[in-house]
Amino acid sequence: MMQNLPTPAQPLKIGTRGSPLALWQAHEVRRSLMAAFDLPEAAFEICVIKVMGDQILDKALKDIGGKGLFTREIEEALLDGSIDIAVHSMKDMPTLQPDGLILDCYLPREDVRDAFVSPHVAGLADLPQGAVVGSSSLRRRAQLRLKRPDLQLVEFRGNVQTRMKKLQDGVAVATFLAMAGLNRLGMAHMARSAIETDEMLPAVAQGAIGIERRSNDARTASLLDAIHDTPTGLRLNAERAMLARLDGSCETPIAGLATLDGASLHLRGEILRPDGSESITGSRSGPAADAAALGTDLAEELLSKAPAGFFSWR
Ligand SMILES: NCc1[nH]cc(CCC(=O)O)c1CC(=O)O
Repeated sequence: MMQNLPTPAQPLKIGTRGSPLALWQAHEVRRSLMAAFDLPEAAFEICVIKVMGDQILDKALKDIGGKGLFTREIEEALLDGSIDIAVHSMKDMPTLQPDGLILDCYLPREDVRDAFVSPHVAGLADLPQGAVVGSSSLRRRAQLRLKRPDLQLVEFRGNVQTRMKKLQDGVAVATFLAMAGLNRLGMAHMARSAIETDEMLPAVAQGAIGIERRSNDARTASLLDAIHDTPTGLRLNAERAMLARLDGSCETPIAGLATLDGASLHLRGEILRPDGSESITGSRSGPAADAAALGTDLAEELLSKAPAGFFSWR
């Protein structure tokens, strides 16, 4: 059936960032393709690509600005043919891809929840009054300010090890990470607790791995077809349609999560003022086949409820 499967002599080139999580995800894509087509490891080559966002660690991402800080170099490599596919954390991906590229293949989604990470405190509800917590995520910062205006927030970036060291050094008593990343890296024990999604609605597409390819590469499209997870695709269609209509990105205080119950989809959305003074929420349920329309429709409702000036980013 499949023509031209990759071979050790002509491997499929998998592009990725070099962070431990990105590398794990690229290897997971390779494992999935090996299993789907009974191919040897050598039929794939993992190509690590340096991106701007990984070189700047001393600034909050929102202050560096600019779209595609973590993707530009990788998408250029796809377009110039030096790699065949690119593996991404969907949470970090803009809703639109450059001309010539398609991003519509997803592996089965991991735990979507945020993790509460702290050496001494058991969970969000146990944080003492005025506690210092670290996060550089606009969404998490706004959600925390809304829920717990007494907390002091400090910027916190870097990999899991860097963050744990900061906690040990007392820079903050707790921080927040996606459960998905911790689970994938075998570091679930770092999470003191998982925060339920009705306590803290996760980022759009949190926990999902996506695979990007050239639009004119039919061979790669049929390879990826074999590992695509349809339920994850439907959920992301709803969440990302909402994000697109809100003009959002991973740098905006927006949360969204779709769940599936058979053929019906339930989508929750939240937009926040960055200072946490206000949050607007809404939800939609309907046929999973209408996922994108449900997302756009929910975004319209959130926009119509937002007073002028709510969207500092629009
Ligand atoms: N923005 C960074 C980022 N992108 C994806 C993940 C975790 C894995 C995932 O959500 O798939 C993380 C780190 C974090 O929020 O803990």
